[in-house]
Parts: sequence; structure tokens; C-alpha cells
Amino acid sequence: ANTHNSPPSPTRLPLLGNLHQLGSFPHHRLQTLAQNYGPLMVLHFGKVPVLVVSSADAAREVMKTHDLVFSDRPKRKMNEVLLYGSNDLASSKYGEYWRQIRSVSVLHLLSTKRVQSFRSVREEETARMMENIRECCCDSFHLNLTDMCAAVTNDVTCRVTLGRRYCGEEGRKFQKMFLEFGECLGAVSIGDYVPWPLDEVIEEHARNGRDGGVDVDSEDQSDFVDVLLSIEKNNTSDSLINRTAVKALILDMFVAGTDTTFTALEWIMSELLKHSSVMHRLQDEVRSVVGNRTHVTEDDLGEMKYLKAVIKESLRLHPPLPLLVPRKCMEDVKVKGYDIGAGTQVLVNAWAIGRDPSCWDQPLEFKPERFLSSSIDFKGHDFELIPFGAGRRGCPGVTFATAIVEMVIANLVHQFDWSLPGGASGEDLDMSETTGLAVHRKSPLLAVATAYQRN
Ligand code: HEM
Repeated sequence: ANTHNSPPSPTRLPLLGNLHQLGSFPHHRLQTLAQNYGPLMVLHFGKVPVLVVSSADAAREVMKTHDLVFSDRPKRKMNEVLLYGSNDLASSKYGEYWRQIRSVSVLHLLSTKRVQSFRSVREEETARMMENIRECCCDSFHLNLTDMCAAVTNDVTCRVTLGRRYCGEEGRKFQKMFLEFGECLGAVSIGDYVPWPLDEVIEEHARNGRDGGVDVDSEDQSDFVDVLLSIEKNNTSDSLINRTAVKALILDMFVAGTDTTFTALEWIMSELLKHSSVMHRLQDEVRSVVGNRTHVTEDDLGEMKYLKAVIKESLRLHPPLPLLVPRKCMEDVKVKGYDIGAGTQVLVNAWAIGRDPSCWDQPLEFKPERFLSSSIDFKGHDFELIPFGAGRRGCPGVTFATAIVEMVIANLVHQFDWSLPGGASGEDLDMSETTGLAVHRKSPLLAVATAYQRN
């Protein structure tokens, strides 16, 4: 007898499968489909079966109970071409190579200790951003906060990974490259290899002779290229960290880290501009912690409970990667009584889970207060809030990202009062989303800053 028990599936077309049902905002359509078919359903993208996970409970089954089985990533043609043949961390298949580069990242690049060692970089780049705003904030000048958030994220990432900022002509070269790179990742096919100035950067580091001479465990401020070259040079025979792995890992920091972090900043500022009472409560907290000093330092952040609640609430409603990063099932497995076959791809709809009325009271309201009396966090233990994923493949950059986000937001609301151009009311702010891997605001966030006068 056939005992195979597949999750429910919407009817599909012979060739497209369910692809035609996804529309421009797959996370929205998949939420609607899940309301009819349940928190575990199987769609077909062409011929490929895709398990779509849409509740906290089902996400826990996939990313905790059966995490190992679901720790692979689907192979994407684009990654083979662009990301040094899937040698990067995010798209690497589950196995020994992934284990080694993951452990290098977690221990040496993204650890709490390493993130703390770059405190002065975040402080300087945040100060530079505030200075730029101060220069513009006269006569109701409209700032493009979207661009400014992108710039600060990019500058911090450049300094931490490559050792310096890239501005002017050089900066444009980098920016153009990332732009092309992003477009290619979304495209169906590309003709040629994307030119990549990373070779030059690595050569420069090697010429300066720091490779091999860095204590990879120390708290000194070696950039990621230095650390990785050291690890490469001091290789043991079973190490798989070669020059290609070094490049792929550096690239990962930009591809996985910058667009996501800057998206988070952009949505947080949007929600604050939309909800002036939340903005004022946050400003009260930040200004009372900082007292008479001119700016927020990282030491102040620990006391800012409401700031952390604002960030959580924004990531709940606007996870930068609404469907996380696809996973792949490595062997046949039973999940909540359903049979899932090896090779099935997996999408977790973190966006829908963050808005699920069975987890959240008034789910569509922006109410950071809900987190003040709750221990729910986004570190991958509470499955109703998983903007960073969870488990073995969960985001290793959480500490790195939150350090930037807290610092930038705290300073933005401490040093300035904010309003919308033309005195528009927050309710009128357009919150439309773009389509794409990371979901941005459709229109850039324009705002007017007024320097805050301490008395
Ligand atoms: C707000 C900012 C960020 C968000 C929302 C975010 C989100 C995510 C998500 C959803 C995943 C997939 C998790 C899973 O499959 O369970 C991921 C993976 C990853 N993230 Fe992040 N991320 C952010 C910032 C960063 C930063 C700053 C870095 C590095 C500097 C980073 C590096 C990575 C890497 C390397 C992976 C792949 C891990 C693996 O496959 O083993 N992320 N991130």
C-alpha cells in the first residue's frame, strides 16, 4: 500500500508548477496560500518540489528538531559563476568545507570579541554620518536617509573587512561592482564573469606583509583580509581554507551582510517616522541615558531597552529576507506526520510568521512595547521571530549587524529631531516594498532633520 503522506499542495500547471501563482511579492502570496493549505505545504517551482513553512511551530520542526537534515542549500547556477563556484559560506553545500569556513567566520570574523574590536570603526563612521546630516540640515532640506544608511553600512563593512574605506573613484568602482553583482544574482543568465577588484585588495595586503603575522585570536583590529590570509598561510594539511575560500568569504561579508543590515536601518527609520509617539519615547530614553554628552557611545547601548524593542518590532514586520535563505532537505524525513523527500527545497516565510495572529496580539500594529515584558529575541531560539533564521545555518552575523544598527539608530534619534518633507503626517508615509532578495522600500526614505538643542 502507498503510505506516502505529502503535505497539501495547490493545483499546478504541467510545466510551471506553481510559479505563476507567486506574483511580484512571493512572501505575500505564499502567506495567502498557507492560509488555505496549512503551515506545511508543497509547491512546485517548475519540477522542483518546494516545502513552504509558515508557522512558528512548523519552523521549529524544520530548523531545530530536524535541523541537520535541512542544513543543505540548493545549488543555484548563479552562485557557481559568481561566488567562486559556491565556495562561499551562504550557498555552500553542507559538508566538511562548509564546516571549516563557517567555523573560521564564527570564531575569527564574527565573534563577539572581534565585533567589539571594531567598536571605534562603528563610532567613527556613525560620527561621520551625523556630520554629513548636520551639514545638510538647514531650510527643511530633504535628506535621502536610504542612501545615508547604505553608505554607513558599506563604509563600516569596507573598513572591517578590507581595512579601509573606498571613496571617490575607487568607491564607485566597488559600488558599481556590487550593483552588477546584485543584478546578476537576480538575473536568469549572464554572459561573462563579473570583474572583481578583490584580487588587488588581497595583493595589497600581501605586499604590505601582514599576511601570516596576525594573531587570529587577538582583540587587535586586524581586518578580515589580514585574518584570513594568516589562516591560509598557517594551514594544516587537512585545512580547506585556500585563496579561493578567502575571496569567497570576503565577498560573503558584503553580499550577506550589507544589503540586509542597511534594509533593517531603512525600515526602522521608516517606522519611527510613521509613529511619532514611538519616536518620542525612544528619544526620551536615548537622551536621558546620554545626559549632557554630545553623542551616544557603545557603552550607553546596554541601558537602552526601548531601542532594542524598537529594533525587534521592526525586524518582526520587515525581515530584510522575508523568505530567509533557501534550504534543501538532504534525506527523506517525516515532519509532523508528513513525508518530505530528499532534494526538496525549503522556504521559511519569516515574514508571515512575524504577522501570524496566533503568535502576536494585533500583529499588524507597530508596538515595540510588546517586547518590554517579553524575553522573545531574534537569536534563533524563539521561532515566532526569526529574521536571522536559526540552527546550524542560522545567520552568523547577528552580533555584527545589531552592533551597527543599534549604534546608528541611537545616534540618529539622539542628535536630531525628524519629520517628513512638507510637514506630511506619518500616516501618509508610503511603505511599499521592492521585489528581490532583500526587500527594500520601493521609494527612498526622504526626511528632514533638525539638530537637537540640549538645554
Ligand atoms: C539585519 C541584518 C541581517 C539579516 C536580517 C540576516 C539574515 C540572514 C538569514 C535569514 C540567513 C539564513 C539563515 C538560515 O538559513 O537559517 C543568513 C545567513 C547568513 N548571514 Fe546574515 N543577516 C544579516 C546580517 C549579516 C551580516 C552583517 C553578516 C556578515 C558580516 C551576515 C552573514 C551571513 C552568512 C555568512 C550567512 C550564511 C550562513 C550559512 O549558510 O551557514 N549576515 N543571514
